[in-house]
Amino acid sequence: MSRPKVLLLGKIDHAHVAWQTIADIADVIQPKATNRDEFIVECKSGALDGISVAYRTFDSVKITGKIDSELLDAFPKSIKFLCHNGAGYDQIDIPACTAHDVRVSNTPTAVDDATADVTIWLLIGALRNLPIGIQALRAGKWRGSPPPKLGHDPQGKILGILGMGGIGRNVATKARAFGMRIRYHNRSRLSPELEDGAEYVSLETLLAESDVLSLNLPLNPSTRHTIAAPQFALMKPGIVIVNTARGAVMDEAALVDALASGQVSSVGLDVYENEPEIHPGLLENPNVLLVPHMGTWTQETQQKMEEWTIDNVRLAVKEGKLKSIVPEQTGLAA
Ligand SMILES: O=C(O)C(=O)CO
Repeated sequence: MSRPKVLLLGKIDHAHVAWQTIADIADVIQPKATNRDEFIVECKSGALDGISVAYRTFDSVKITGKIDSELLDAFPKSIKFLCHNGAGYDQIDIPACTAHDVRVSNTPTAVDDATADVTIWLLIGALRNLPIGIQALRAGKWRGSPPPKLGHDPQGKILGILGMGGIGRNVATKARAFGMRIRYHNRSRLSPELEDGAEYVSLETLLAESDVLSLNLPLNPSTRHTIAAPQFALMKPGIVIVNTARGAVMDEAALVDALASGQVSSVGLDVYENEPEIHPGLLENPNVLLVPHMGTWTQETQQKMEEWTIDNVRLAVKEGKLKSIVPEQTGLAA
C-alpha cells in the first residue's frame, strides 16, 4: 500500500522531533513554487497529486496567496485536511473549504498566554505614554521638551474586552492583577464560570464606558471594520485602544482620524490592516505604540503552536480526524 502524502506549506522551525513522527508515517512533499501563480501551475502539473493533508504556516501565504476557491480548485482532489499553524485563520476561506470537502484546524489555546502578555504590555505602554518618552530618549532628548503628558494608572479603570475567547479571557485574568474592572462584549454571553466576574454589556455600552478597549475578536467577513468611524464616535473621549487580534477588525484610516482628533488618546498595536505596510498616520503619531505582529513571538509559544499543528496532521493522517477543527466546521462529517 502506498504511504500517505503530506504537503508542507512553509517550514518547521522548532518542533523537529514532532515533525519526524510525521515523516515516519507519510511522504512529506514541499512545493517548489515561490508565488501563487507558480503554485497553481505546480498543482495542475500533478506534482502534488495524492496529498491528503497539508500543514501551513501564516507566512506560507507568500507562496499560495489566500486559500480560496480558486486555489482549492487547483489543489489535488485528494486533499481532505488543512492544518493551519496559528489561532487566526482569516487567510483561509472556510465556506470554500467546506464546499471543497476540506476540513481545517487551527491552534486555539496555544497562543493565549503569549498574545495576552503582549496585550498587557501594549496596554500599559499606551496608558503611560511610553512611546513618547522612548522616542525622546533615543533622540538624545531625555523625556523631550515638553515632556510627555502624564499617563494613567490601570487600577480602577474599566477594561472593555471585545471578543471573550481564550485570548480575551487570558487578558481579563492578567488585567485583574493590575486592578482593572473587566467588562466584555461577545457574540454570546459566557457561562458564569468563564466570565469569572467580568460584566457582559452591549457593544454600545462597551464603547461608551470603557477607559481601555482591547480587541480580541477573530477576523472574518462579519467582523471586518467592527470598529470604524461610527464606533469611534460612540467611545468615551480619550479612550486607549489595544489591538492584538487582526488589523482589519478596525478601520485603520478611521483610527488615524480618531487619534488626530483626540477621541482616542493612544493606541497599542501588534497587527495592521495591510501587513507589513503600516498606515503613515500611525507611524507619524507619537501616541501610537507599535510592534510588528509579535504576539506569539516566543520560543515556547512557537514550539507549542508547531507541535499543536503537527498533532492535527498526525491525527488526520492516522485517523482521518482533527484535534481542533475550526468552529465553523464543528459537527461536519470528516
Ligand atoms: O496565531 C495567530 O493567529 C497569530 O496571529 C500569531 O501571532
